[in-house]
Amino acid sequence: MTGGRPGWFVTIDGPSGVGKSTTVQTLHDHLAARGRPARRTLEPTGSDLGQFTRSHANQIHGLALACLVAANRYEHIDTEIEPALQAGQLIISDRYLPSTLVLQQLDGVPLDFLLTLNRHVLLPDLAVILTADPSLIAQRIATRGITHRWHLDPTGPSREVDLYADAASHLLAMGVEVLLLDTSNATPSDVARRIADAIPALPLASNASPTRPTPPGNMSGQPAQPVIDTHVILRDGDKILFSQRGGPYGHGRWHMPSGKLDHGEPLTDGAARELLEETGITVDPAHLRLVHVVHHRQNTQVERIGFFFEATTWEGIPVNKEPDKCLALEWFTVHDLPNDIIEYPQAGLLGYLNDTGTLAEHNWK
Ligand SMILES: Nc1ncnc2c1ncn2[C@@H]1O[C@H](COP(=O)(O)OP(=O)(O)OP(=O)(O)O)[C@@H](O)[C@H]1O
Ligand SMILES: Cc1cn([C@H]2C[C@H](O)[C@@H](COP(=O)(O)O)O2)c(=O)[nH]c1=O
Repeated sequence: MTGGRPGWFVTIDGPSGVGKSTTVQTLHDHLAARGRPARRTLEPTGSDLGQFTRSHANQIHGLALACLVAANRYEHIDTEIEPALQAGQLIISDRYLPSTLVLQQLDGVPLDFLLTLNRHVLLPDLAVILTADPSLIAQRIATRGITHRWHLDPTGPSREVDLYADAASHLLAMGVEVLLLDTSNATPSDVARRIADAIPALPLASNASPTRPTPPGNMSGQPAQPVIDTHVILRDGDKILFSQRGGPYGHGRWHMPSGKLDHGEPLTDGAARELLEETGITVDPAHLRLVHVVHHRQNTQVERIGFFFEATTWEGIPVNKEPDKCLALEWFTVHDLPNDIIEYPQAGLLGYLNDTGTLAEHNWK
């Protein structure tokens, strides 16, 4: 069971013509032979909206196609994916969010719009991204035949290969487990075996006992494996330093300097390190005061524990040291905070400012 849902959700994406449909079919058969039946699905789906989207994807472009595909995805989640997961099934989707991050970007749609549009989609337990040498992909398309406009551009395979590698990074940043598989020298059976090996041997509905006890609430009965984050509330009188995110998660929104704790690292050292890496500000770990803790449920698979430290004694002038990840660093007074603070760090900040105790449990209801 994954974080609170009994089934398992696998998505298969990759450049047009790389072998997604072949892989899904082979994986399905392979799993069945291992006694682990899976349910296949695809995007666009077979619903009226999905069929309309598929049959018009050559004529409709850009933002309009991005919206159609996203609407069909939300419908897909509501009508098929979520019910299958709740029923404890293993569900495998031929195309999902990564296809949007690639094809709609090729269509000129900005990444931040796509991430916002798809902000509420259910994240997979395992996102498989197939890739291959672009010249081999072109050969596979030539052998199989052209079926839509994405196959027409001779530079398409190499552009898609690069964009899918970026999509894999975005998914990883969202906390999704990603399997990037180079199929250049692998048969469909090899590929299917590699994916099947990455799917944990869970009791799935079709072979699970109907009387299997269900743990209460969201509990999985498995030990939690939270990501540990440190956040630094850097104070200059009544001002606090904020950072505007540039990456895919929370793009354009504000939070305090923060980051994941490294293995073997004390919390205050991790917080001081992240502050230095992101802003150039030096703080003695001994001068970091723990002011709040947030246990945050990011999605059904990822939970995080964030430790919020206040720093009132520090050295340096804030400089944006990670311009690829951060759009801006800015001071805001506590009386005029930024409007768009990411909810999870906001829970820690408000807990600290409003003195509401030391712990917030965020996004669990
Ligand atoms: N691992 C592989 N090795 C060699 N050829 C493959 C492999 N996987 C698929 N193929 C071949 O590549 C061609 C394209 O495969 P397929 O139709 O599954 O791709 P697709 O990614 O689903 O395509 P599209 O993006 O157009 O939907 C087919 O002829 C298929 O037999
Ligand atoms: C999921 C998804 C699909 N599309 C478009 C791309 C193609 O025109 C069809 C999919 O057809 P295929 O047989 O699976 O290759 O839908 C898209 O533009 N964006 C998406 O996210």
